[in-house]
Amino acid sequence: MNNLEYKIVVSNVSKSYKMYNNPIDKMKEGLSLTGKNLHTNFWALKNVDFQVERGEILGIMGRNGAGKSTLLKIITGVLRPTYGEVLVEGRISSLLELGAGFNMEYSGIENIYFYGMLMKLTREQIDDRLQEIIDFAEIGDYVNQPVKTYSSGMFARLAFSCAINVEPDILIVDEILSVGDMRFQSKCFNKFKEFKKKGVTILYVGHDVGLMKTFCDSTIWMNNGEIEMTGDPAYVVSKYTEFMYLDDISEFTTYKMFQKDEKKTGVNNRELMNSGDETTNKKFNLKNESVEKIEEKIGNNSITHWGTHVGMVKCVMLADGNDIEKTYFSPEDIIKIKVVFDSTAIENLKKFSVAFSIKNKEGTDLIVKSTYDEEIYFNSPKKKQFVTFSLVTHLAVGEYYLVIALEDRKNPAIMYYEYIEGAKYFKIYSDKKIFGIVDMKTDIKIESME
Ligand SMILES: Nc1ncnc2c1ncn2[C@@H]1O[C@H](COP(=O)(O)OP(=O)(O)OP(=O)(O)O)[C@@H](O)[C@H]1O
Repeated sequence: MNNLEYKIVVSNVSKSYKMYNNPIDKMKEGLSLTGKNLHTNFWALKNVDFQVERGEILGIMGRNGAGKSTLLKIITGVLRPTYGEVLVEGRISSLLELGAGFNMEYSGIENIYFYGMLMKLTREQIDDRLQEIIDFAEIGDYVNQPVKTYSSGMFARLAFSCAINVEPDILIVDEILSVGDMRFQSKCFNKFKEFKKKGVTILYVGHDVGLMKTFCDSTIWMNNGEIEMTGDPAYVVSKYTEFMYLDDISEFTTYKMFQKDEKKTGVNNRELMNSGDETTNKKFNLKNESVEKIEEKIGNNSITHWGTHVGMVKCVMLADGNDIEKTYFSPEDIIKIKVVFDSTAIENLKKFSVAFSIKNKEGTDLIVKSTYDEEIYFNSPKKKQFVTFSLVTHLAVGEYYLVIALEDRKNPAIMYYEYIEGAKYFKIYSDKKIFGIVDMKTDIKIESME
């Protein structure tokens, strides 16, 4: 084989992680105290072998834990394989951990230089690209502000813009769809198309089957650390979708079993299954609880949690129409989103807003509401203030998560006192097969003409 045709050659790569029963075993082994191996090996990748041609767009899909990130980390050189070899020719720019190299105290401009230097560009090369990076990110004058003051969208756009404007030979893209709004995403697609024309090799890792089919030249489906299937995207995607669908069905069957059980015993097993929290399945009356008690309920499962006043949010709760805390709903259920916060630090309450967004797994906003846009205003600062949003989502079967934001709406660009991406997670289940994103009530009439 002539490796020069390829930008990436992955030869028989395996990766094992050491697993310990407890941290003390790890320490003992590290210090050779017992002279024994106290770990077991977990093989996250097993004999993975493939090549990526110059200018090829390769999609990699697989469910959580399949080994995609491990593989990409080995390709980018962050991790070393246990066995096997990876050859990479050219400069890799990775969008995997967007903004990971950013310094939160630096301004946008300073971070552009910082990132450019990391990517081994000279100061002059960065000078040449500076305006393009700023323009692409569309963050206006914020480019002179410390990035810690950015909204998550602004931060992602700047990081994204930096990563794609360093003239990579190989671009690693992870779920591009979750960055920015539709317009920004379509700008990114155009950029990728440009890259494709220029012969940049792209690895796209994601779950978006539509994108996989339209954008990629070939697809690898990873399962349990191995390549399950590789080839034409349309074929691999259809096989993968079938596999995932069957997997969902088995989860759905479990749910149905619980449901049957509930009818017999009167015990709500779904709730028990969900939480293990002693308050579950009881009415939780936030008004009667102490701040300390409700603070325990915020948990720390968020995807990101940031803002100028982190800690204002004391509790986020998801409940049904009867105020019973839940994480499973039907499309027609009333869902109550309750947010408890301390507003004593807010000077201008008239411009203060509490907002939520329900996102799907890909991070797409599906339902967004804010008190400010609904013209609901707060009067006086309170140590324990509540907002309850009640809605029927009509969402299709699937997994969703909640974003909660406390916003400052003084300026057109929203600033965030607190932003919790992944404040809660929930599932929608239905007996009915629902295609599409939402299941709206639809009148259907059948008529015939004689
Ligand atoms: N540092 C680590 N130590 C031990 N196990 C690890 C480590 N990193 C990953 N793993 C395990 O290796 C397997 C593959 O993980 P990896 O993150 O590569 O999967 P993935 O396909 O990228 O998943 P996701 O879609 O959730 O990001 C998983 O079972 C994971 O728990």
